Amino acid sequence: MYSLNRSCFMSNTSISGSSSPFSNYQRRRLPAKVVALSTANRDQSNGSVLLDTRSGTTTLQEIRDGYAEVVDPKSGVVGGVQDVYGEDTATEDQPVTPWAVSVASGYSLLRDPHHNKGLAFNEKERDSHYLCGLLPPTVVSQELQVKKMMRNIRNYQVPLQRYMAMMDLQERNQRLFYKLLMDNVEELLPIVYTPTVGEACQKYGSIFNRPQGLFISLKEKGKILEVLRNWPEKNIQVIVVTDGERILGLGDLGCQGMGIPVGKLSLYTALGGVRPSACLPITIDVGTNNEKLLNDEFYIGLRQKRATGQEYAELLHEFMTAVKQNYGEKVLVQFEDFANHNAFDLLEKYGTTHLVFNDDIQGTASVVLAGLISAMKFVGGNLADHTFLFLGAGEAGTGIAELIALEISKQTNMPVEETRKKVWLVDSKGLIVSSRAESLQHFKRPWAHEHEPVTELVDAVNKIKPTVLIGTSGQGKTFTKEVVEAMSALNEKPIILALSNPTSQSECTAEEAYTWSQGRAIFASGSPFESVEYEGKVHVPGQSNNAYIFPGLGLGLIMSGTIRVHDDMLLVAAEALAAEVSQENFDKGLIYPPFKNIRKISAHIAAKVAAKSYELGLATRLPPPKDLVKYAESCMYSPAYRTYR
Ligand SMILES: O=C([O-])CC(=O)C(=O)O
Ligand SMILES: [Mg+2]
Repeated sequence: MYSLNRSCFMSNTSISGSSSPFSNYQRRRLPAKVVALSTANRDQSNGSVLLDTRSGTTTLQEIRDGYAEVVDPKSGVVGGVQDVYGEDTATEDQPVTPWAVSVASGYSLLRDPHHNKGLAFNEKERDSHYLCGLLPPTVVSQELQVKKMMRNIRNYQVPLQRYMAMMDLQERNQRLFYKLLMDNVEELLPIVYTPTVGEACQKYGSIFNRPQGLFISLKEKGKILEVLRNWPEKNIQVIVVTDGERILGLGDLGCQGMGIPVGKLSLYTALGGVRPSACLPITIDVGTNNEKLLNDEFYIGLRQKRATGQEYAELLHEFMTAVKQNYGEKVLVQFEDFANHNAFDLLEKYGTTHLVFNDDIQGTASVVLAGLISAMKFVGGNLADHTFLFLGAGEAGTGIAELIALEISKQTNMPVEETRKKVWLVDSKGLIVSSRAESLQHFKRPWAHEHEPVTELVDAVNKIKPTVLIGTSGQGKTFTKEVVEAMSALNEKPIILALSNPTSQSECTAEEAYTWSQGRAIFASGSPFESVEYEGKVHVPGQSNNAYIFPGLGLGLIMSGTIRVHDDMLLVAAEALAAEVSQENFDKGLIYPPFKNIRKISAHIAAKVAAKSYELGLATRLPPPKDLVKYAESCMYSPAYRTYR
């Protein structure tokens, strides 16, 4: 068999701005995505290279970001380094694949979710793309399609059915899916995201009909790079990866955690404007310790106990190495819903070599800090004047605690070792205090302050006298009436955040928080709650969910070509989000802006993150755009249909 020298090929065709080997050639917009390559010989580099044989001559096209670099064979650039697949140098006994560019048309166009428009194909398109007869006569607008889909979705009473309808739509007509989600974000977020996505993961094996994302299991050890290359898109900008061990507050769902990366990346596009083709959901399957799933005949993952220790670390290392090798330095990897021990280790291990962030530690921290900054409007003073108590000392708890301490340190110039003393955490064994230091996991140790041991949360509230109570325990119903009443006895306006997801794991409901505090609580939760009327006044709870942060943060990193995440970016993201809360929102008691303005909010977050990255010298896309907000907006994917020639 004729074999290619891949590494030679990759170094000669990698493209980066003006250093592209093709930069002297004509640059033009491609008419459509024209990628239909033989799987065997598909290009494995960042750009796809196609052979265009339409005119009988051979033309090399390099596609990147929708632009093509055309090499005119008349200029003599054939063979040699540009003879990418060896067609010109191959001899008779070296078989090559006869490639041709193909444009999706007819039946396959209708089944291609990236290009399908359903009944919205106009007469001319139906004519020129061999669609006549494949569609009924009527031609409708995208708006009418949205109206119809929303009506159909609302007809389903069960949230999981709505979820399945949305996933079907995503697989059938991607632009319509995003249009629907963006136009109805407040209604559909609880479907494609928490809480329904949690139930979807629990039942993933039963509702599964078409695979989404990339599954990398222990079986793929030693060939992860090849698996990455099986994914049809080459220019990946964001990966959300989970190993399914701690899916929301639902625990170990193994391979069925895939719903989470898929959902998060839908939000990257809908809320942050990152192109869907640049997003890659990945689940790493190292087994599961969930007996129920192991015994479930419909379970889709490896039927074995979780690999741990060296076996786990090696697989993850191979993955991280392959990601960088395949997609380069600037691909963003978002760690999602890993169990505590792995989450902290992975972040520490890869934080200095890769563009990574952990959504549960850092994204959640940033969104909560934003809520607290805006809550100061109601309670007065600065963060430094407050005392914070957490129930739950895992990723979210310690992540938020640290960002609060950093922000106070920034505001007051006090060392962070001092500002940490304003923050207390309770875990399953009670208040974290110095006498427990020896036996604590490393991420809890900075919070082991001097205090006598306290076992119960309510006693900790009475002793520590917090002004802010934050639930990150993954345990529902733990903010009991007694606890909320204790907070309300201590504070005129107790700030109570019940962050665990999905709704079933929320530390208390909105109704409980408002009722037990006699309408005085400033409340937000990780999963959404309806408004509550208490003694004639309507209270609108905010949703303190990292979905406010990661889409804008990711966009800011991508658009500036950032190579590492820095804590200061999370601080500016929080400040940018807090700055988006309007007087009108405050008047309703909200500490977060409504999700309906999320794209504008994401653009502001992205701009601040990018600005910080330029300031820190971590951005590589130079020179920086003058107006970063406008630039962020101009980078955003639009789900409007395109007209096909
Ligand atoms: O997914 C969500 O809604 C928020 C989150 O990261 C989690 O709970 O793990
Ligand atoms: Mg998460």
